[in-house]
Amino acid sequence: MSALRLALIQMAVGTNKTENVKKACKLVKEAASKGAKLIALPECFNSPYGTQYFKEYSEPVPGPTTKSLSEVAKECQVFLVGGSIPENENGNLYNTCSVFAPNGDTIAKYRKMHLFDINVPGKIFFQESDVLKPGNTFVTFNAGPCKVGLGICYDMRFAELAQIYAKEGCHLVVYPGAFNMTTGPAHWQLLQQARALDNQMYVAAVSPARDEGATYVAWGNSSTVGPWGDILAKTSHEESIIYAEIDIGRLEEVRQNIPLNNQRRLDVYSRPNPCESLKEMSGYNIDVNQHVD
Ligand SMILES: NC(=O)CC(=O)C(=O)O
Repeated sequence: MSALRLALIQMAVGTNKTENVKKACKLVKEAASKGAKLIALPECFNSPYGTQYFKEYSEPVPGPTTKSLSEVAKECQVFLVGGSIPENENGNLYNTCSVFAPNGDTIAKYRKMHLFDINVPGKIFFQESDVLKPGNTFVTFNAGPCKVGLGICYDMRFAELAQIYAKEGCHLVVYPGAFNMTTGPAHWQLLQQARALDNQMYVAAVSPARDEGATYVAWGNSSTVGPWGDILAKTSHEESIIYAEIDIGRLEEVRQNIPLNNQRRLDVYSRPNPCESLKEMSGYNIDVNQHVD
């Protein structure tokens, strides 16, 4: 069998951690009852998203939240990408995703590598690095026929991460994420399609549902994109579960039809710094920051 049914759970996250985890487990059971074999939760599903919340909601991994996820993965016999939670390791905080096998074992743990530090004046300022430390490790796991790479939210903006996973043989990258009302409408969908097209792979991004009363309002719009760049499943901003088939045969077909992997010009990609060569060519000590036609 070369296909796998993926479910993305766009859940409404509140301020009560115990209730959040309970609800996540209930929704995992619902997705499993509809035939999903790989199920993913959103970024920060047991805590509101915001630097002011991470310490208070943080816990060790393994800890109480991952214990519940392990149990529900085992009960439902599914692979479970446990969104992300604020992890506390000896006082250091990380934005961490754990993955569970159908026997309940933890088979992967990924810490957000690129922290969300941005300033769009008048719109949004966010500085995850004020409280979080970044992870430094690429993490993949196998779910049946499918090799999966992990990223979290802002990681989606970095083409290198998905490209490294594609090179390592991944068929799918899953990004638990929580874009916002400024960057969501502008970039969320485009980035997923860009990563899928660049690498001819499946990309899934799973957000919390939108809560207009939250301090950080998530964009929602969870979706799964195919290796052709096509949107296979998509929801709006309410709490919902969406399903898509991850079909390895289809991925191989796309890669055969448009064989990018055999056509890369690795012989010419290694270039000297263009500014340096410009200086050498001109023979003058030009200002490399100025525009040169
Ligand atoms: N929340 C994030 O990590 C990223 C995000 O919202 C964005 O890149 O935009």
